[in-house]
Amino acid sequence: MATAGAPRRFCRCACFCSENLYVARYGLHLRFRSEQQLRQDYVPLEQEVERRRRLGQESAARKALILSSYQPARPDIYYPLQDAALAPEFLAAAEYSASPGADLQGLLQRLETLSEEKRIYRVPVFTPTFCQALLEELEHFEQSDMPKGRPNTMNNYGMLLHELGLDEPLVTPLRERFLQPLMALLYPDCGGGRLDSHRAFVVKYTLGQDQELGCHYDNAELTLNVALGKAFTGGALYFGGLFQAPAALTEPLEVEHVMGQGVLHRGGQLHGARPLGTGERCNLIVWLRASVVRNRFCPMCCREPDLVDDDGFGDGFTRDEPTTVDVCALT
Ligand SMILES: O=C(O)CCC(=O)C(=O)O
Ligand SMILES: [Fe+2]
Repeated sequence: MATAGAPRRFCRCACFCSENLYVARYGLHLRFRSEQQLRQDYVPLEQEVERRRRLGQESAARKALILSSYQPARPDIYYPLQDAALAPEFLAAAEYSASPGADLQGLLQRLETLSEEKRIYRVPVFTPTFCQALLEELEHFEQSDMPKGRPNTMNNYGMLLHELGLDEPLVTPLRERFLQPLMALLYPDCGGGRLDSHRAFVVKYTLGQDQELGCHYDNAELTLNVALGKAFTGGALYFGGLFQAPAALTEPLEVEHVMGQGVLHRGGQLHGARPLGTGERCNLIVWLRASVVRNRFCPMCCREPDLVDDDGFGDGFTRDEPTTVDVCALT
């Protein structure tokens, strides 16, 4: 039986007009209470923009200071990369990939396939001795009074290898001589055969510092993630779908770290790191870039890049320098 009472008036919450306002132009949900609040909320954003603008120059200044004043604990890490630092499986896979007639099937026999569908692979990269030496050097650097640039806003305790001067002896040869032939067979469609720059850094997780990493995609065509150590529990990597092609929600792929071993994946593969349980975890991350791919499509804004000159490898984009003509030679 219906009860007769005062008619009810249905309402909405006022937040409908002040919270979660979706601004399609920015792809963001914003809050709007007043113009003053909006300005206040945006101050940190302006500061972040300023910080990003200064990154390249500040990084170059740190690198110069480190080069002139830092005394390494392990100078051997700065010698040109020796095959002895590399795991035999990695050497074999790279040698096979560079040999005439090499094909994907042959290479896959030399790697561990973690997911065929996601095209995620694993292979031992460095010897345990090299991992230990690199960690010893990084620890020494961390304890020094040298200025330190951190990898990005998600990793506050890692280190940028180019600032230590490790690009030339270690990371560039690793990319050019070993990763390039492997990636050319594994990911020819992502610029694997046309890698021409990288951004290499070490991430560090421990209790009281960063302990996990949210789901993200990398500003890279391809990524190598090598577990350097130390002893820890938790901290597994997880992988979802490709960011450009969101798939139906499926169970993510969980990948445990194995010391010295590297995981290879596409930069656009959504991934993150589970919370650390105990101990300390350090991984070397190499974001591999192919300018032929990214010059057409910036993976961060998904548009043709609007190029701004930068220091070092910048973010891996290139612009054709106008060819200079030696006028004297013409006469
Ligand atoms: O924690 C890790 O090993 C992954 C780090 C990572 O994905 C990144 O820094 O881009
Ligand atoms: Fe990542």
